[in-house]
Amino acid sequence: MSEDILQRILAVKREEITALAKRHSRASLHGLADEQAAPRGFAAALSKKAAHGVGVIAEIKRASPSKGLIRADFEPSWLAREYQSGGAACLSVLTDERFFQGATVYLEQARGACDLPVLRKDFMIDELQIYEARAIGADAILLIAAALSAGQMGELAACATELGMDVLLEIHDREELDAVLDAGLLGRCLLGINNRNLRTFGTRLETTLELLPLLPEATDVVTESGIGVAADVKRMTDAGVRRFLVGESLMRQSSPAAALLRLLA
Ligand SMILES: O=P(O)(O)OC[C@@H](O)[C@@H](O)c1c[nH]c2ccccc12
Repeated sequence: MSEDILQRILAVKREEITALAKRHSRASLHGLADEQAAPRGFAAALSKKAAHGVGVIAEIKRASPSKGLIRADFEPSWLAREYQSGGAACLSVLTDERFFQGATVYLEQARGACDLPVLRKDFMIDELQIYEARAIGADAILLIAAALSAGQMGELAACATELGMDVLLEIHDREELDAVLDAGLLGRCLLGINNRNLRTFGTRLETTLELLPLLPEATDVVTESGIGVAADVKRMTDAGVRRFLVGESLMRQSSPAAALLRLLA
């Protein structure tokens, strides 16, 4: 994602939030969020798998701005069951429509088809989106440091936590790490390190490996993007990283369950 595309996405998000605010008041969305059954415990499920090996957040992603359509035959409930039987700890579902061909209903379908906790993967910049996430059943949300000030990250993380959701806070460089550390957010969130370069779209697993020594000990790191084969997983576990977010390499296989089992072998 180039900086420009991130800015374009955020402009669309602002329009979507305006439209969302016309459909629902803050109080009514909060009410819908409160009506949901309790969240499934995203970070706990991930840690449980990581304690015995490797915890994978398997992603349901139909398309992306850099790759276009990733999977034509796309059925979120089937994919969720595949991922669960392949040993995923949690799911991530893209809900952005314009750039990733996602939908909120895909999250509802995926979550309804399995027992796994589900992260809403979207570009969250407003509390309304966080209420909406809980109202559709999300157990966790993503916050992207490149899209937010430290103050916004703190406010949105607090809002999610208050609703019982876990937060995956994503960084991709040292400046963003410093912002997250300065804001005192590390103890309260999972830390995602995105291996994708926002300018070139390329992925480099060294992004995670290079940032690791700068983290406080015992940080729960999730390495994100560009994990394709078992050797990538091995490289990360050798460095002490036991949590993974994997999308494209699983979505491209006819059996995502078999692909996940191979990745974990
Ligand atoms: O498909 P990959 O390379 O396995 O990556 C998954 C995930 O990390 C990626 O989809 C992602 C990471 N951060 C994001 C932020 C927005 C949209 C998408 C993403």
